[in-house]
Amino acid sequence: MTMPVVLVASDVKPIDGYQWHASPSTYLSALIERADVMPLVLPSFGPAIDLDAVLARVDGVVCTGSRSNVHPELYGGVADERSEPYDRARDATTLPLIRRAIALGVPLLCICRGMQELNVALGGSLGSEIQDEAGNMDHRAPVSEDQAVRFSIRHGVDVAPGGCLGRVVGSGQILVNSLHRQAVARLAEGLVVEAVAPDGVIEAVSVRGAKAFTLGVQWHPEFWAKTDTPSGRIFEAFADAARERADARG
Ligand SMILES: N[C@@H](CCC(=O)NCCCC(=O)O)C(=O)O
Repeated sequence: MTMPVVLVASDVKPIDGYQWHASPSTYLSALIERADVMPLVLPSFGPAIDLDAVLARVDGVVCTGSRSNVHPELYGGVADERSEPYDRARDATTLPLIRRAIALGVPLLCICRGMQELNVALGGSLGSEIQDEAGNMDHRAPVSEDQAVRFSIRHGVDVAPGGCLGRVVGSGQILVNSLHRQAVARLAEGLVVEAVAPDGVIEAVSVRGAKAFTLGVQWHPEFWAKTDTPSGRIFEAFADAARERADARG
């Protein structure tokens, strides 16, 4: 059986005076080394991309995390410095990509910003600087130059029994890292809450009646995918769905 191929969303950012379409190596190595699938970074060219042509040739889609935020105009919000920085090229690519992948039954794993994109793509909204809201924990990354510290396990999440995530990692509590300032505000129609943090922040969602594995998580399973059991199982479940599609595509 050939190795399944999965699309990975890209950020557009200036490096060395050029605009790069790039994805962090942590997602790519988790896909190759833990999930045994081949990542293919999709440049964020928005409407120039023939989504059906691309999705017909791949076995899954991963929307990664990013320090940038979904532009508030896309969920009826108002752009201000609290929701910056933006990456409109990425928004213009991932939101239609997510909708089309769901429609076509392409396995979809959305991580952090990716989960926020999933919620916005289906009509939901986001809140910014959630740590400033009364009763909320601080979900931002610890300040450190050491990525292992920034991605360190920070809090528990309660996994809903019997749901998409519960079938993968088991119900009850799992421990996760946390590197976000935004979170789901209005949950999109058709999304199911799969896990919540102790302060009630939505930490994982799935799509009701999805044709294929479709999961959004607010934390970063890619960082510890090779050593943390729940993280690894999430990538395994996504890879199993991608392999099933690869077999069916022949
Ligand atoms: N920007 C959004 C999404 C958060 C996210 O994807 N974090 C990953 C970035 C990892 C890092 O900080 O290096 C938000 O802030 O909610």
